[in-house]
Amino acid sequence: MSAAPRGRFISLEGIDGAGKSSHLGAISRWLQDQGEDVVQTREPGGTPLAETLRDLLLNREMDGLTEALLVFAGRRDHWRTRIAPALAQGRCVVSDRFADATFAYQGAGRGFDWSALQTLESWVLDGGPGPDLTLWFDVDPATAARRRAAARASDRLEALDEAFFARVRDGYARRAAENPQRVVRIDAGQPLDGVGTQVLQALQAWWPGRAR
Ligand SMILES: Nc1ncnc2c1ncn2[C@@H]1O[C@H](COP(=O)(O)OP(=O)(O)O)[C@@H](O)[C@H]1O
Ligand SMILES: Cc1cn([C@H]2C[C@H](O)[C@@H](COP(=O)(O)OP(=O)(O)O)O2)c(=O)[nH]c1=O
Repeated sequence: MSAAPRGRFISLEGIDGAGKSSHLGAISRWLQDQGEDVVQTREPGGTPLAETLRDLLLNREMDGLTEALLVFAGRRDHWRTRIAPALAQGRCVVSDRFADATFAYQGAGRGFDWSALQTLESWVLDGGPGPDLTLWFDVDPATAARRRAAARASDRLEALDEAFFARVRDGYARRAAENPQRVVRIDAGQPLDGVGTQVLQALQAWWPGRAR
């Protein structure tokens, strides 16, 4: 009996308040409509251990290096015990954030060394590929701040100023430029339905081209 073909891995990225979580359910439903068995998850978190580390990250003061090591520790557990086994079974994984967030927040935002993050990323993923497709919800920091203020109280990272989120946005732009075949930019400054249309178009454009 031959092994199941590797499943597909999709990540959603963007600064806090960009609107990515609002589209998670529709993305999973679209994949299910294509006949996929979908695992929906998130980072930081996704496993009991990584959720414990998430709680520390969001609520305790620490420097950028400590943040990077914590999120990669959580990602290692998430990758090894949940994502990689699901992909090996041919399931489709959709994660609200993945490694690009570390480059954007701890790299560009906090100033932690980009190439050191690339080394950590390679170790944590056993040198293998990460997401097949990343939808980058790109919006200006002022719009994202207004959305966050209307929606919820801020956690430790969300309370950082607009200059921080401008650097994080630049970090996502750098990752997109470095990975043009994987990262699709969504104009998340549009109204909700316009963003939803772009998301579906991006999925449709990518889907038939995937080699299994
Ligand atoms: N395109 C949009 N236009 C206006 N408000 C939006 C849009 N997308 C999301 N929102 C609202 O902004 C807030 C943050 O959205 P959310 O999806 O939680 O963002 P994220 O997951 O990127 O932090 C929510 O109240 C949501 O309803
Ligand atoms: C995955 C990841 C997230 N983060 C930050 C981004 C967010 O501010 C925070 C929590 O992410 P998230 O769960 O997306 O926040 P929310 O649901 O409140 O929008 O963690 C990092 O700093 N580094 C990382 O590697």
